[in-house]
Amino acid sequence: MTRVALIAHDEKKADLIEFAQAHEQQLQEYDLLATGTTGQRLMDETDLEVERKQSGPLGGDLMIGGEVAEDIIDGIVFLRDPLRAQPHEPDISALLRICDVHDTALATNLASAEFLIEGLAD
Ligand SMILES: O=C(CO)COP(=O)(O)O
Repeated sequence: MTRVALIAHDEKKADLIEFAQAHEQQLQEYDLLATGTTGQRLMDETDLEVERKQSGPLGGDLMIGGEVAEDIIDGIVFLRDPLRAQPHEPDISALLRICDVHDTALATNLASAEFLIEGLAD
């Protein structure tokens, strides 16, 4: 089954929820996982079932990166906040890097997220 991770920093969570609502029918078909707070909000504000990892600052990005290293994730939408420094920046960099190592599809803004979701549907 297609496995997709959804992650957003606080300033971008509203955008991710809106994106998930707009594509809810498609996402319903996938095995979804998310960092802790993002996952909670997705479950509260959509009808999607989401496997929640730790919150990002507590290691959630690394947990998702671990699955990328196992090659069990098909795509990641990670809406980062480009205007604010994050305390767990090294973990974020590690996730981005491991996606490149494993050639895992990664969208870090809404425009590319639209392409990713379309690509997954093919
Ligand atoms: O910080 C995050 C990703 O780097 C997101 O974590 P939360 O979904 O727990 O807010």
